[in-house]
Amino acid sequence: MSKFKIAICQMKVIDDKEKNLKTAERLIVEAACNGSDLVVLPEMFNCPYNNSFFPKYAEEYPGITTRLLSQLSEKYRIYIVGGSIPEKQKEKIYNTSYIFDRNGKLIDKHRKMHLFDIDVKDGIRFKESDALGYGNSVTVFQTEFCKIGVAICYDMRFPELMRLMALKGAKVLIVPAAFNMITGPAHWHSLARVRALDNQVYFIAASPSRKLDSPYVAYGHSLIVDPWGDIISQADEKEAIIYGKINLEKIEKIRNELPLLKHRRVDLYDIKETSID
Ligand SMILES: NC(=O)CC(=O)C(=O)O
Repeated sequence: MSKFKIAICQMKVIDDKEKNLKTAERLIVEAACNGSDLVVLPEMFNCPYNNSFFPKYAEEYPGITTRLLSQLSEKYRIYIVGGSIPEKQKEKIYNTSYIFDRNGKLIDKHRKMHLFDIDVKDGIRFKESDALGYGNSVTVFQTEFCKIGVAICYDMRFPELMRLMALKGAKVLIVPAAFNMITGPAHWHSLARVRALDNQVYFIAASPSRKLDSPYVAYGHSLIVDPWGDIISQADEKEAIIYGKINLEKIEKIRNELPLLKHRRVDLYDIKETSID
């Protein structure tokens, strides 16, 4: 099967886990009833995105959130990329995406590898590593359609990781994310488009909707970008579901016409060698 339908549920996230799960369920059911094969939720969809909330909302696997996602994927026969949630394992908390197949089986999980430790003068300061542990593995899994890669938010700023997923065979890169009102307008669209076109893949970027009274205000604007770099579907800042048709033949066509991945001079690049000092 070379075509399938992806939905992004750009949901509002509030300080109430039970209500967040109800919102996620309502949107997933709607997306499934509209013929989606794979449904994506945003980063930290069950918890406000702020260090102070992560310990209270964190769950061990399996927990109330992952059980719900598993049940919904089995009931509606859809894949679910479950955005991310704070995952508790022993004494540590991770920013983790759980991925379920059409039978409700957990087929993979991704722990955010690059933590959002930034300090933009007069803009935004965030230090995710004060609260969260680092993920250490690249996530690419097989579906009946193609291989799919998953990374989380700040991970998308690292072209090496995106390229690695493409080289492992991922034709679709899915990134649950929560850019903010400083970095969102500045970088969100450009990053999603360039990651799609330099790897010649579909790029799916899923944000929460904007909630102005949150401690961290998400930008919204969830996007589906095709392998030519064109935006084929986009939300504004409000709660919404957006849909996109994935056409794997389009990837083949573009890769044949413009063979970027074949033209790489890997004999000349050694990324580990490069120093930034
Ligand atoms: N929240 C993030 O992880 C990343 C982000 O907002 C950005 O890179 O900008």
